[in-house]
Amino acid sequence: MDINKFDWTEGLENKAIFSNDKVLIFKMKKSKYVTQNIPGPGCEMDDFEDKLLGCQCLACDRDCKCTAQYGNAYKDKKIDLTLLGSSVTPVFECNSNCSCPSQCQNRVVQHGISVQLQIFNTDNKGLGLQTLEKIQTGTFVCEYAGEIISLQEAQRRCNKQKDTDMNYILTVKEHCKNGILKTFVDPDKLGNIGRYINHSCSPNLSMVPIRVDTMVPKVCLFANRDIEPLEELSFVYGTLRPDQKTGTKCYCNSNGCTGFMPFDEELKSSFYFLE
Ligand SMILES: C[S@@+](CC[C@H](N)C(=O)[O-])C[C@H]1O[C@@H](n2cnc3c(N)ncnc32)[C@H](O)[C@@H]1O
Repeated sequence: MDINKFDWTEGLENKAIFSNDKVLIFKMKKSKYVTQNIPGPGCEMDDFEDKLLGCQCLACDRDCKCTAQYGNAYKDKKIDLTLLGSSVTPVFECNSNCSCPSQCQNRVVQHGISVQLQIFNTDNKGLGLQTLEKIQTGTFVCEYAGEIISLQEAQRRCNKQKDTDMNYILTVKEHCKNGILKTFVDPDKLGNIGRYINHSCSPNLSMVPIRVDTMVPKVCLFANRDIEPLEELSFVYGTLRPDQKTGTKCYCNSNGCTGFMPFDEELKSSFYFLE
């Protein structure tokens, strides 16, 4: 097979994603592409099946039920920069039960990928994802989507990993009234293009959990600054601890590099995200 003609999204996204000519065929993961989160072992099925109520707006304004409680997350389809990276406010987009049209300003991530992306070979982090076009600050790039699994299943999968294996399980921790809500996403075997995004201590993407039709958060990545063509896309895998002296060595090569990848004590893995 000619890898340069291989669409890594299996034709399932708005835009095909190819790799550059340096990516070797054996690097292709045997994973199945999914465009959004799917239920995996141990997940709460009600969270997937219970549909959120919709608004009755023809054009959503200040009285829209979807944004009345927490405010508008978007302006001109770009996310409010204050939500990038440090969001404490949940974001609900208008959904399939809403009366508003698909061009509603409160519908962004549900429309999928709009930027031309490419898989490439990094020097020492395996594969990575880069942009082929300029991306403006606040633009939605892609989700980090995969199987939603329970803590026990995440621990079981992490325990099975060898030290040299790449880890794809992301823990999202959202602070809410009743404590910390944890979501475990594993795109290793069933995942979208987000699985190829590497960690950086000075990233150009920020993660925001966003809900559309159900309470299962979509883990959404937005540009936190203007990004130039061919820049590698990256986000922070977890809280950076400059005093951390062990763990997986970080090769992000940025000025602010702490030397090691973030580490999740609960999973004993080097991948989590605390909001
Ligand atoms: C979600 S995957 C990212 C895509 C991966 N590079 C690939 O080839 O499929 C996470 C893994 O990539 C590698 N990785 C990501 N960021 C890294 C970094 N800054 N330094 C070293 N390794 C990194 C680690 O092996 C990590 O477990």
